[in-house]
Formats: sequence, structure tokens, C-alpha cells
Amino acid sequence: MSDPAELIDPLVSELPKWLPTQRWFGGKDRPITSVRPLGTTVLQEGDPLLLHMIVEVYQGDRMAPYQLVVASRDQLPEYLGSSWIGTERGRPCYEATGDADVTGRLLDLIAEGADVGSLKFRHEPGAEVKGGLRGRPITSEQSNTSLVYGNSYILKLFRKLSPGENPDLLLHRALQEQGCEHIAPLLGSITGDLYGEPATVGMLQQFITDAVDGWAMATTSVRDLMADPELPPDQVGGDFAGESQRLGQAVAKVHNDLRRALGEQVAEAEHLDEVVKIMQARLDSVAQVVPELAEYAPALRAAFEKLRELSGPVPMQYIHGDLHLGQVLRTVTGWLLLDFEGEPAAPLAERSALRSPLRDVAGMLRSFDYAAHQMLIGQPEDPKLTERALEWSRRNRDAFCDGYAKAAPESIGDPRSQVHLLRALELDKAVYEVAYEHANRPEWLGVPLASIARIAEEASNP
Ligand SMILES: Nc1ncnc2c1ncn2[C@@H]1O[C@H](COP(=O)(O)OP(=O)(O)O)[C@@H](O)[C@H]1O
Ligand SMILES: O=P(O)(O)O[C@H]1O[C@H](CO)[C@@H](O[C@H]2O[C@H](CO)[C@@H](O)[C@H](O)[C@H]2O)[C@H](O)[C@H]1O
Repeated sequence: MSDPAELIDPLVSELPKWLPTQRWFGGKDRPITSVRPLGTTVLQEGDPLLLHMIVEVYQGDRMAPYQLVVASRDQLPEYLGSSWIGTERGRPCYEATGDADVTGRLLDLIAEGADVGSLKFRHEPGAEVKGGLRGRPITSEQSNTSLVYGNSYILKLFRKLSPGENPDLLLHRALQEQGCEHIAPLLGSITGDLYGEPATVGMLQQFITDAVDGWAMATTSVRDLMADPELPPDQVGGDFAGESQRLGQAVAKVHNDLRRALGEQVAEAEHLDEVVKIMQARLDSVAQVVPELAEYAPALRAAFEKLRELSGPVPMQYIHGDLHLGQVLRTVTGWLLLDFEGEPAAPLAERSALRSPLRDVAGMLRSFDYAAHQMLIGQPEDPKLTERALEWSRRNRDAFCDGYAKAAPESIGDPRSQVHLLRALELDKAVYEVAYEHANRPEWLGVPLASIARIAEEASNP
């Protein structure tokens, strides 16, 4: 095999075409102007050759570093055809996470606690990690790429990188030290070098088998209800309220553990002022792109402004930051929270800041609303079904808040008692969702818009 360094430049020149085809690539809104390699590490010599790469992706005046794991073989087997990036110096180069013949190397390196170039593969103190397994990517890939090894491990490779410890790793570590029962055990990590600073590039956790995600469970319950719209939600087969209550308790316990591990502060007036400004700025920028939002802008502004009038202390702490039903798993023993990375599009400084725990509560409340209403997307208007959806949403949102209040300390109490704070946080999340749906699933745009209309109406007629 020729020198791997000879492959790098021609391979990088293929990336502006290839990156936008990847689900995890976060910059699909603008064309890529150039890609620059920042660092390449050979993880395995020979055939297949395995390379770890960090590249800078430029889109006009915007730049973000991304992690790639690329392999090259003399001959590309047919089953890897869809992973092909380009053929350089006569050798096919491809995205390596789909190749179970090479992914095992990443786990082996963590098991060995190896250093390769500037990459540090580590297991957590006391964790036992065994190599020798082949890794396959999960099909529900989102903002990153996760590889599952047998029934034992799941390795998340972060795609868009930032210097420092990724909040997902930081918060999992903190929770694990508190003995938190509501996370998947953390087993290891991979750290690279970004602009001379350590940066988390991978996180290894125990793979939880026989688990179902909250979104699948909640939407099954809604489907049961819609199948028999004459029956009230507490009398149809798949009532979800008991689970919602347990989930509320789990979220409050995770918040308690994060507070114990990493502390809390009380928001000062300037901080609330800053929060209002961030909410208004998000509204302004989303309203520019999604004109349907404009008619609700005055009501949204008024709800955000109410935050300046809050009288009691507002506790601030580390939180999950992007909590929704797709980020929780029901296992045989209870609920687990996943993915503490925060909103994928938010800047790291915002994701790592102390925030009100009610932001996570608001995220879950939004998700109950989504679960109830997504089944009506594309259906002809049916007032009976709309009423059923609202009923399901109210019942499960209340059950979640009951559970949260049961496990939260007195200083936080029942989220519903913080009317203005919870409403502003829910509306801010819904504005984020308007932007998310506009960019990713335009046919779902009506879901957050209808919620904004409803919440704004409730606010004007309390
Ligand atoms: N420890 C785990 N055990 C089983 N499945 C998991 C585990 N962690 C994540 N998953 C599955 O992988 C999916 C993606 O994980 P997530 O951390 O949300 O990645 P991303 O950052 O790419 O969104 C989850 O929705 C869940 O289905
Ligand atoms: O899972 P991610 O961290 O990538 O989150 C993004 O995608 C989510 C959709 O997959 C999106 O969530 C929105 O849709 C969900 C239903 O599909 C719903 O449960 C959530 O409440 C709603 O916000 C999330 O906002 C986005 O950041």
C-alpha cells in the first residue's frame, strides 16, 4: 500500500459533495465552500486501512470542525457501496462506520487504553471493557453516529466537534459519580486534539437491550386512543399516564443528581434579562425564515417579557438541554435519559451554561403535545380527534408534572406553579421547533405552530 498521506488531499477534495448527503451533517442550509484537513491519524495499517480525520468545513464565513472515520481497501465489497466517498490513487475510500471489519478496532483501542497519535482511548476508572467485537451503526442515526457492539456496548462518535469535554460526557460522568439510576452506565471515551486543546470525540456506554424509546411508547398509546375515539384516555388499552408520572420522577431525580454533583445558582435580574434577549433573538431570526410565525410574534414577545417580572428566586443548574420523548428509554427497570449534548444547533457556550431545570420540563411537555398531534398530520380536520389529542396531551403532561413534583425539592416544587416561567420556556422551545420542522420536516410545521396559537390564547385568557 502506498503512503496513506497521499490519499488525504484527494479524499478531502471529495468531501464538499459527500458531506451534505450525511444525516449527521449539520450545515445543509448552505453550500460548502471548502474543506481543510486539520489532523489525520492512522488507526490501522494495511488493507483495510483505517483513518481518523478531523476536518474544517467552511460555508462562506461559517466554519465547523467535523470528525470522520474513513477506510480504504484495494477492492470495495458490494455491501459497502453506499459508503463510498471516492476512489483515490486507485483505492476506494469510504465511510468506515458501516464496515464491521474495521469498527472493532475502535473498541479494542478503548479496551487497551491506547494512545494513537493525539487520540486517547480510555475506559472509565473501574469499568471493564472487552474488545474483540464487531460494531454496527444503529439505524436511528441522528446528530452523531453510534456503533453497537454485540449486545454489550454502544460507542457514540461525535460529528461536529468543539474544544473541551463534550457536555454529554461531562454530565454522564457527574451523574455516574452520584450513582444515578436513570442513565446508561458510562464505560469509556475517546479524546482528540482540537486547536491544541483536548476535545471529546467518542463516548462508550453500556448498550441497553430490550428497551423501548418514549416516543414509540407514547405514540402507540395515542394510536390506541384514536382507534376508539369514543372512550376517554384513562379507559383505552394503552393509557400512558402511569409511565408519564414515572418519567417525571426520573427527570426530577436526574436534576437532583446534577445539582448535587455540579452545584446550582440563583438567577440574577441581569441573567433573566439575557434569557429574554436570547428568546426574542431566536423569535426574530425564525420569524424571518418562517412567515407563518409572524402573527404570533406579539403574544410570544409578551410571554417572554413576563420573565422580567418574576418575583421569587429562579434556580439555575446543569440540565439535559434537549429533552424529548425520543431521548428517553423505558427499560425493564425504569426510565433512562440519553444524549445530554443539548440542542444540536445551539452554540456550546449556551449548551454548557446553567439553566432553569424547568427548561427540560418544558421540553417534555412539548413532546407530549407532539405525540398527541403528530397522528393528525395530513388528516382532514376532525374536531372529535383534535379534542381527543388535546385530552391525551393534558392527561400525560399533568401526570409528568405530578411525578416531577413528587421527586423535586421544595425550592423547585410543582413546575405548574411557575406559570410564567414554564409558559415562556415552552413557547421558546416551540419557536425552536418551528425552525427545526421548517428545515427538516415541513409537513410537521403545523404541530408547533398550533401549540403556539393555543398557548398564546391561554395566556391572553388565563
Ligand atoms: N445505552 C443505550 N442503549 C440502547 N440504545 C441506545 C443507548 N444509547 C443510545 N441508544 C439509541 O441510540 C439512539 C441515538 O442516541 P443519541 O445519544 O440520542 O444519539 P445522537 O446524539 O446521534 O442523537 C437513541 O435514540 C437510542 O435509540
Ligand atoms: O434528537 P435530536 O437531538 O436530534 O433532536 C432534534 O430532532 C428531534 C426530532 O427527531 C426534534 O424533536 C421534535 O420532534 C419530536 C418528535 O419527532 C418531539 O418528540 C419533540 O418534542 C420535538 O421537539 C428536536 O427538537 C430536535 O432538536
